[in-house]
This record gives sequence, C-alpha cells and structure tokens, in this order.
Amino acid sequence: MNILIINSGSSSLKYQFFKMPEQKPLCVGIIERIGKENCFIRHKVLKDGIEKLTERTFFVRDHAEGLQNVVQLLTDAETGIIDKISEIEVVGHRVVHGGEDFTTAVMVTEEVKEKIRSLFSLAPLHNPVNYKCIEIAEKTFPDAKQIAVFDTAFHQSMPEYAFRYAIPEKYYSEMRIRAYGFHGTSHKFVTAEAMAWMKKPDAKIISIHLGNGCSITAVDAGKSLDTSMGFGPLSGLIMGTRSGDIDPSVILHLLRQEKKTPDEMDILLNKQSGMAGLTGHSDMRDVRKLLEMGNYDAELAADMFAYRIKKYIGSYAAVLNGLDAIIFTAGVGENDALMRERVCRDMEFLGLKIDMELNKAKSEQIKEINATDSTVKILVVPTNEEFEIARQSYELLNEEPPCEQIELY
Ligand SMILES: Nc1ncnc2c1ncn2[C@@H]1O[C@H](COP(=O)(O)OP(=O)(O)O)[C@@H](O)[C@H]1O
Ligand SMILES: CC(=O)OP(=O)(O)O
Ligand SMILES: [Mg+2]
Repeated sequence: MNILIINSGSSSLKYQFFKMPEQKPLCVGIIERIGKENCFIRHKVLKDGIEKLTERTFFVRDHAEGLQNVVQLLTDAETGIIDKISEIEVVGHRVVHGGEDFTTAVMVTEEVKEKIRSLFSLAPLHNPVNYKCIEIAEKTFPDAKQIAVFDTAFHQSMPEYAFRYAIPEKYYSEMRIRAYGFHGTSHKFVTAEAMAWMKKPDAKIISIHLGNGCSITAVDAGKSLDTSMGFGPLSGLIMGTRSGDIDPSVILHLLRQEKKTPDEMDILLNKQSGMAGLTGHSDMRDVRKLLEMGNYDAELAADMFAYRIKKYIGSYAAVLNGLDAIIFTAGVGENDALMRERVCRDMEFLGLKIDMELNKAKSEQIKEINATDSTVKILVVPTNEEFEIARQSYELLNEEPPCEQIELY
C-alpha cells in the first residue's frame, strides 16, 4: 500500500511517502518557515537503494501553495517517487483539533469535514490549514482514501478532574468546554519509543514537545494523564508566536481598556506573542543568534521559556507520583542543546542531572543525555508524527497493526 502523509504544523509542512505494511519511508520532506522570506524545502527520496536530496530556498505564501509544490516534486522525473498520481492509494492527514469525537484514526467523510470546520476558531493556526490540505488532496488524488488522525485523540484518556475547567457545569455539558490537549500523535510516538528503549512499559514519563507550538504531557504506562494545552492549542508553555499560560484577567483588561475585538485578541495571543512578542523572532534559531550577541530581550525570553517548562516538570512529577524519564522532542527539543541545558539546570532534587557532553552530541536517533548518577533519564527522542499517522491509517484499513517497526531514517 502506498501512503502519503501530510502534517501541517503552524510554521511548517512535513510529508512522508511510505510503503506499507513494510513501513518503509521512500520520501521524507519538510517545508520550513512557511510565509517567510527564508522559506526552505528539504526533499529526500530513496530510489533503487540510492538517497537523493533536493534542497532549495524559495517562497510559498501558505500551506496550500506548499502542498502544490510537494505534489510537483513527488511526480517530477528527477525528484519524484511516483510516475502517476493514481499510485498514491491513501493520504493520511494530521488534523489538530478533533474535539471529543475522535479517539482513533477515521476515514474522512463529509461529517468528519464538518466537524473539523466547526473547530476552526479553536485551533485557528491549524484546523483551517488541515482542512485546506484535505480539500487539495481530495482533488489531487481523487482515487485515494483520505484518513484523518487527530492531535487530540491521545489525550482522551485524561481523567475528568484534569480536563474540566472550574466554570459553571453547563459550559461543559452544553458546549463541551474542557481541555482537549494537542500534539497527541507526537507525545504518543515518542513515549512509545522511550518505553521500548527503556524496556519499561509501565514507565512514568514527561514528554516535552518544543516546536513552533510547544506542549508538555504526563504519560503513565502509555496513557496521557494531563497536558499543558487545553481547549485550544494556546495554553501552557511559551511558544513561537503563542503566549501559553496567561492570567485571564489580562485578556479581560485588554478587551475593556483597549476595546479590542475577539478577533484582535486572537491575533495578539496566537500570532504576536510568545518568543515573537518578546524578541521579535518566532524561530528559535533567530533567537539563538540574538542570544549569542548578548541581547537582553532574548536572554529574558529564553529564561522565561525554560522556567515555564521547569514549572510543568515539577507539577507533572507530582501528577505521576514518580518519574522515570523526561523526553525532549520536536524542532527546538531535538536541536537546541543550550535550551535543554537551561531547562534541566538546578533540578537535582528531582533526580534530574544532565551530562553536558552527551547533551551536545548530535544524533538522529534516540539518545540519553543524563549523567550516570541521574535517577531520572533525560532522553532526546526524534518525533515522527508522519510515521505514527501511517501506522494508525494502516491499522484502520486493515484492522491490524503493520509488522514490527523497521529502522527509520
Ligand atoms: N538547530 C536548531 N536550533 C534551535 N531551534 C531549532 C533548530 N532547528 C529547528 N529549530 C526550531 O524548531 C522550530 C520548528 O519546530 P517544528 O517541530 O518543525 O515546528 P512545527 O511542527 O510546530 O511547525 C522552529 O521554530 C525552530 O525555532
Ligand atoms: C498543535 C500545534 O501547536 O502544532 P504545531 O506545533 O505543529 O504548530
Ligand atoms: Mg509540529
């Protein structure tokens, strides 16, 4: 079975083409910094045992334009992996918000699309883009089955006392206002990898996903118990352009004082806050350059970013009543050793002690970066949401999981 996976994040579009059930990734690609001047595509194809890499800086306005470029690359004689569009049999889509309705992968139907549309305002940086990609895929690959895998699904195991908000009950019973949690596909994948690596299926793990969007999850024996994002992907950690946790009185004050409209507040909190609001840059690589120049705003923002994560680690260690490992994953978590060090500083009381040298070493695989006398493991686990979506899509169509995991690249 040939399956194309499309993962639209808030700053990127990632895609992979797999042969299933072998789980062989024949093409892996990413478009980064969508909508920005220095937008970049990396497209890697494995053909006849030879790896071929295409990289270029170009400009795409949005994810839809990005996806059209991907389709061209996939079918191009030089860079492609298929001769005909009809060779793609299944398209698996990452969809960020699925509300309470989805706990597993589903076939995309008109009803599912309607549900995704109804959640646009709760995940404004994601659901509209995810929906657009589904529409483009339906037109481009008319014979393929379309499958949706939701970020929210993994967190449906949270207990009610964790997912409810302390507001009048009718807002839950009538309007389903509760915490849903996001990045579930990533948290599920990296914690499963870590449990297998530690040979500990009952491990208590804190999974820290630091991309453009950031979230942290307490996972006990493979089940999500609590997570930092809530009703939408806006609360919790400080992100590229999102504020994370903020006292609601600030929002009320701004609505009253500056007579902001709900849409203006939406833009302020989702697009103009976080690292962008504090330093002028949403991309941690740009913030890192400012840090190297000794910029005060960047130093403060990096301290705030790390401090927020630290607070959640303490709180989730209490939620889990123990801790076997913490995991760093996603763009910042996998690549920014200095940020990992800043987070893990002064955490010895919790049994967390980082090894500076191991932390600096580059690796494409899972790596342990804790000191030998750290009682809690500190792991860097490369996430692979596309792989997890491919597995879940295969399982949906075949009612059984694909064969055992093969080596990824
Ligand atoms: N080498 C690096 N050092 C620091 N940050 C990095 C590095 N590479 C990527 N990043 C960060 O990762 C972020 C993107 O992460 P990613 O998980 O791909 O995001 P998303 O899926 O949310 O679009 C970028 O904003 C960038 O700040
Ligand atoms: C939910 C979310 O924030 O996703 P991403 O980090 O991919 O933007
Ligand atoms: Mg992402």
